[in-house]
Amino acid sequence: MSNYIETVIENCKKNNPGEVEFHQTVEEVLRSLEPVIEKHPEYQEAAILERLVEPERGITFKVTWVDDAGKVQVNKGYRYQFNSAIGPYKGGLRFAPNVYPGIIKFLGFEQIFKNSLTGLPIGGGKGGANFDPTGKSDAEVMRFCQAFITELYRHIGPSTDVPAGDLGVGGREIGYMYGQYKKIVNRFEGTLTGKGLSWGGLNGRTEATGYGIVYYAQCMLEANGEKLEGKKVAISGFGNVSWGTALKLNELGAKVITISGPDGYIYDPDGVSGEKVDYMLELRASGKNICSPYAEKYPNATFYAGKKPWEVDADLYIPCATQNEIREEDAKSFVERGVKFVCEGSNMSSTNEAIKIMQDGGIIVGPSKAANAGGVACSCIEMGQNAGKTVFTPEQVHAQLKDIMVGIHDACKDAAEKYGFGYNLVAGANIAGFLKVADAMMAQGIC
Ligand SMILES: NC(=O)C1=CN([C@@H]2O[C@H](COP(=O)(O)OP(=O)(O)OC[C@H]3O[C@@H](n4cnc5c(N)ncnc54)[C@H](O)[C@@H]3O)[C@@H](O)[C@H]2O)C=CC1
Ligand SMILES: O=C(O)CCC(=O)C(=O)O
Repeated sequence: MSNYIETVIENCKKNNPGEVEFHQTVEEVLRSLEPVIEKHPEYQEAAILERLVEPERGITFKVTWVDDAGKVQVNKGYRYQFNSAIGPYKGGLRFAPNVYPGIIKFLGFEQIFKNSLTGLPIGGGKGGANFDPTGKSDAEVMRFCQAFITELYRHIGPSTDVPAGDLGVGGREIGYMYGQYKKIVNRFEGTLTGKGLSWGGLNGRTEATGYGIVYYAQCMLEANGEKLEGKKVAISGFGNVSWGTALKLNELGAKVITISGPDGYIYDPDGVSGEKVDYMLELRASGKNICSPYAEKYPNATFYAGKKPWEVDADLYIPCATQNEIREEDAKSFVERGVKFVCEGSNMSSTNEAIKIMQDGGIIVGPSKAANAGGVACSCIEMGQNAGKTVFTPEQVHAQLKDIMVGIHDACKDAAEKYGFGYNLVAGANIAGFLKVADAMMAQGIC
């Protein structure tokens, strides 16, 4: 491994102590760029890697709100505006109790490459707060969102930085934030994406991430002589991404046999289809963050407390919940059981060790920064819709999404082949995403 790359990684760790998730993605991405840096010494001369791992701007702020009992609550809010070489900062907001700079920076850094892969003009950013939505009333969520955006509004705008949803932030939260943003700036503009359809939202954005993941998985299977139809698929989570993934898998003739939550997983031998997919929305809207009620409602299904769905035999695994869901022991078990395909839906679904074990064991891994890029791609289409003061039809959006996902798969495959990695989509995604951003940074000078 080149000394240059290892030095950048070591300095990044020193400059961001304790931020282990951020270190993890920086190691994963930078190490796969070695042949690129060898071929392009000009990137090293211009310190492109050092500049990429340092956010252009990081904002930390206090979020003060009053809960239903009248008690004043204080949370920490963040927005890391990572890289604007190819467009305004773009990326979601995460509300979860474990949010701290290491999580937001890992997400923001990954977003640079993901957004580049879409082929659309969007830079990378991410934000959020250490707010736990579990068990909060609707009124509490509204007051929190209003307080959050009352600070963040001054740092965002339709050509500056355009936040969206992520874990813990869906249509309801975007609505509350947009309402408050509009009230403060007195402009109706596309500063947040994932909006409701009657107020600027895009037909198809809600399901876009999940649909895109399935299109990407389909490309992986087909590139290896297999079909999605008839496959048994184990997915995790029951949130927005899991829901969209389940919908599209069913539509394309695959069978979804698991969902999961922090409480454990559900195995449904009859398949999570039809009204059971709609029921996932009810589970999410309950605000309890548990999946066990599924087995009470559908008695053929079984709930396994405290376990992950990866122990179930399936043809394809799609993690859709949170980071590092697939760890070393899961990867070893996949290899022992002859698993062929894992397509990451959640951001950074697997640890770096797990990726290595899976790839060394012959498993085809679809990396999240490519596979889940359909969501942000449709967010960018929503930005265009808002700027053009128009409305796109679901057919227009879905056709574009499918083309974008096939294009991303092919870009990953081609970049991997060109730089000697064979059909390694993980390396290919990093290289293809990096090249476009690096060239834009070179063209724009030292800034
Ligand atoms: N919403 C979007 O458009 C996009 C989301 N993603 C990623 O997809 C993943 C899921 O996001 P969403 O579906 O939007 O969030 P969500 O809040 O709708 O759903 C999250 C799901 O993950 C589960 N979960 C959370 N923490 C967990 C844990 N520690 N163990 C097990 N399950 C856990 C929750 O129970 C829930 O079912 C995240 O990694 C997010 O970064 C990626 C691209 C776009
Ligand atoms: O739609 C967006 O802007 C961002 C979605 C997101 O947070 C992600 O791609 O991880």
